[in-house]
Amino acid sequence: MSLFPIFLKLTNRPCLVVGAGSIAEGKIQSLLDAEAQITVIATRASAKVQQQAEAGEITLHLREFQDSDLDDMYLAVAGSDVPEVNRAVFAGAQSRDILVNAVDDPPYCDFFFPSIVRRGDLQIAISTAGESPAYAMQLRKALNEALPHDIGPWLEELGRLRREVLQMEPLGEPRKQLLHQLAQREVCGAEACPSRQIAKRHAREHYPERNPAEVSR
Ligand SMILES: C[C@@]1(CC(=O)O)C2=NC(=C\c3[nH]c(c(CCC(=O)O)c3CC(=O)O)Cc3[nH]c(c(CC(=O)O)c3CCC(=O)O)/C=C3\N/C(=C\2)[C@@H](CCC(=O)O)[C@]3(C)CC(=O)O)/[C@H]1CCC(=O)O
Ligand SMILES: NC(=O)c1ccc[n+]([C@@H]2O[C@H](COP(=O)([O-])OP(=O)(O)OC[C@H]3O[C@@H](n4cnc5c(N)ncnc54)[C@H](O)[C@@H]3O)[C@@H](O)[C@H]2O)c1
Repeated sequence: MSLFPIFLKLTNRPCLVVGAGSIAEGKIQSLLDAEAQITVIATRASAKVQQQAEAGEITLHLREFQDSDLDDMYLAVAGSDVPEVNRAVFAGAQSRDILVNAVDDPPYCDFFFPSIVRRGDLQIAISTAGESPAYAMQLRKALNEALPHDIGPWLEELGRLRREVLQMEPLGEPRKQLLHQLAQREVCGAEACPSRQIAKRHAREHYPERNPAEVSR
């Protein structure tokens, strides 16, 4: 199977989850992490999902799924324990061109949930195209062990410095080389940060007309 890997923006997008048991819980949490606007339809809900509803993080309707629940949705997850219900969600989503995942039911999925290693804005998503979810999970654990835990804040600082470089230098080979150099270094928020000083010196040397010494001193 040849899957297309993308990182989707879901902020404020209406997403439907059918089911509110232990399996749906994980999908709801992934969608919450992506700041989606989530509606959950379930005949009964776990304590965690009820708490999320009470906290206003999601909208919960305690009733059976009906086809019109899919109206105006962007993405749907069928996570009930009744295959017929999950397949009705799939059929309704297909007829509206809504992306749908029926949990653990590959023929009824437009997309699969990957295993995720996360450090702030860094995300590594692992898929085996359904060949072995167990292997995806083991690889996730191994990568999680191997990656330093403080990459998130470092990446945030690196992103800030990169945006400064983009202001100081136009697109081109020198800028690309500099950004590769900076991506291998410590970065901090201070003006005196050695990486920031390297970036400023580089900009003055390569683009003096854009970065006169007195401006960047
Ligand atoms: C990655 C992860 C994400 C998540 O679920 O969020 C995920 N499954 C995880 C774990 C896991 N799932 C299963 C086991 C038991 C061991 C085993 O079967 O291998 C374990 C391991 C465990 O639990 O220990 C059982 C299982 N899973 C599927 C089937 C149906 C089938 O194969 O036909 C069956 C048999 C059900 C049955 O027998 O009844 C199908 C799918 N599972 C997927 C995702 C999609 C493909 C992902 C990929 O591209 O590889 C896909 C196709 C559809 C989907 O659900 O999106 C998550 C790990 C999260 C983490 O890292 O912690
Ligand atoms: N729990 C596991 O470890 C596990 C592992 C692999 C696969 N699964 C599969 O995942 C599915 C969900 O598992 P679970 O443990 O979350 O089940 P669960 O029993 O905890 O939850 C099922 C949810 O589906 C809802 N539901 C049932 N009929 C509905 C309807 N008509 N409309 C709306 N909601 C409805 C229930 O209200 C409940 O919230 C099952 O098919 C199960 O076989 C579960």
